[in-house]
Amino acid sequence: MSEVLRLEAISKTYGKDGPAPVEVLHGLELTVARGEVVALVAPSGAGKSTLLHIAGLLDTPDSGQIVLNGRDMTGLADRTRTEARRQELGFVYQFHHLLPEFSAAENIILPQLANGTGRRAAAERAADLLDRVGLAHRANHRPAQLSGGEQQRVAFCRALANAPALLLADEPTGNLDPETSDRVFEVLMALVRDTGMSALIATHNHALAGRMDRVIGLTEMAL
Ligand SMILES: Nc1ncnc2c1ncn2[C@@H]1O[C@H](COP(=O)(O)OP(=O)(O)OP(=O)(O)O)[C@@H](O)[C@H]1O
Repeated sequence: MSEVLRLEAISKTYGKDGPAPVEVLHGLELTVARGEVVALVAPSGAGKSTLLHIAGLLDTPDSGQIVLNGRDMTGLADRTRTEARRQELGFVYQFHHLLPEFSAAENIILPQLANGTGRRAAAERAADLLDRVGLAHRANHRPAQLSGGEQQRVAFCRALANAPALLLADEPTGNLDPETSDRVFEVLMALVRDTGMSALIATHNHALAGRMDRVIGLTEMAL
């Protein structure tokens, strides 16, 4: 099975040159195979967000390599990283971060237009994704008109809008009550499976983590 993501010997210390450095990652190794859904479970403060930011090309490690879809991303120019982020990665956070002045459908269409997709194809994909998460009938509603679980389902669609190779998610159902979290998580898993994509999902929820292909803890990944 080929790899979508390989992190090699990643180290990261915040405030390295200051009086109080915080070493978060030390020689971290991680791979995500094509089509694999990996749960990242670790205590608060262990470095899950740091790892997702590095894997998501939003932050750079002090040392180590990030190989995305077979391409070494280490040391590339910002513009190239931004392009790779837009084309190959999808992001979901604890809070939806949808644009409040746009409808659910428009929130899914806009990233596609930014990526060069034509308006009609983008609208068709948005409609298809909303249908998959059971929100076809809410396409024209703005985020404030939707419940928390519905907003998060739209955010999943937006993350998948450009058919990325890898979804990175940080506590994707963390702000929902336990019952809604369970249901919305099922929707996310079905969406990921149906589209055959890979995912790296950080969660504190061991029950949710157990439903993924592989569960890893941060300490297991350190050398
Ligand atoms: N910019 C920064 N400067 C200094 N320390 C930082 C910075 N960002 C994060 N840290 C520290 O790095 C450690 C890891 O943070 P990170 O946010 O990656 O943890 P986490 O596992 O995602 O935690 P949580 O589950 O609580 O969100 C923490 O101790 C945090 O205080």
